[in-house]
Amino acid sequence: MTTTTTRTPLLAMRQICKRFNAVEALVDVDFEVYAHEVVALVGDNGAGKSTLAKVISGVLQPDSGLIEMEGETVAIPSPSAAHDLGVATVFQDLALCDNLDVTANLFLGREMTGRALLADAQMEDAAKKILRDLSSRIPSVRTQLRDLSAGQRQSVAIARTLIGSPRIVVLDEPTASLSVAQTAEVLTHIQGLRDLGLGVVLISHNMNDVRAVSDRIEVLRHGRNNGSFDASSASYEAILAAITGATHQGYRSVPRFA
Ligand SMILES: Nc1ncnc2c1ncn2[C@@H]1O[C@H](COP(=O)(O)OP(=O)(O)OP(=O)(O)O)[C@@H](O)[C@H]1O
Repeated sequence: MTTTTTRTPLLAMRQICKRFNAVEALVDVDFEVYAHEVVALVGDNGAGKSTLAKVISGVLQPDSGLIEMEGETVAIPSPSAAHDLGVATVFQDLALCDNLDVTANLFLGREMTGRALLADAQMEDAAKKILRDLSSRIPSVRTQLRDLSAGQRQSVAIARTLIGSPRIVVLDEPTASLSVAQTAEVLTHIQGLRDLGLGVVLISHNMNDVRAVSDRIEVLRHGRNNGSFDASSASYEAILAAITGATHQGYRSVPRFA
């Protein structure tokens, strides 16, 4: 059966430009994310991936361009504005506290109020549910962060995005420097986010990871769109050629829902 429904993207970025003095970090970049979709953002060093992620997360302001969420034009002037709009980001530093347990890290800065003990029990229950939803194998929500592996810390950082019911999760190199087993667990979490109905932006240099979990692959090169691929059908060579500049595809949106 052919799907004829046209869906509105959760996030649509149109003609985004960002310059740092002489460096054109983003030039007329278009980028879309739908619900229930993992979009990989790939490109060589300096391609503009982190800059685009920072614009989505309100850390940087674009010089020009338009951002829409579910069809409405929005401004994302700060990280807290991004949070209010339902955008959660995990940067590479993870921003977790070693001396706190998993539950406390999940709720850091967003602790439940009310009678302390009651709130504590509620947070623990909520933490367990979130980890269960993501199929996490972290043994206990009362484990201190310092006792977790790098992969488990990444799991906590991803789980933390679910506090506050986001619509879009941006992950910046979530599998960098993880073992094969830890990477597999993080990729499962990414699929878990998609299964929960979220739109996921995955920044990664690892083409195996990208092809394992992404629905769509968007290539940036020298700050410009340089290819848009359906992850299930695109060849590794074609993606690599777009990344390295062996081909210039220009922007071609993959018609997933049309
Ligand atoms: N704060 C900044 N000040 C000046 N130039 C910057 C700044 N942030 C990024 N740039 C420049 O903008 C360009 C894009 O950088 P960006 O970090 O977005 O690329 P990237 O694709 O994420 O690269 P990498 O994979 O190496 O992290 C690069 O030329 C970079 O040097």
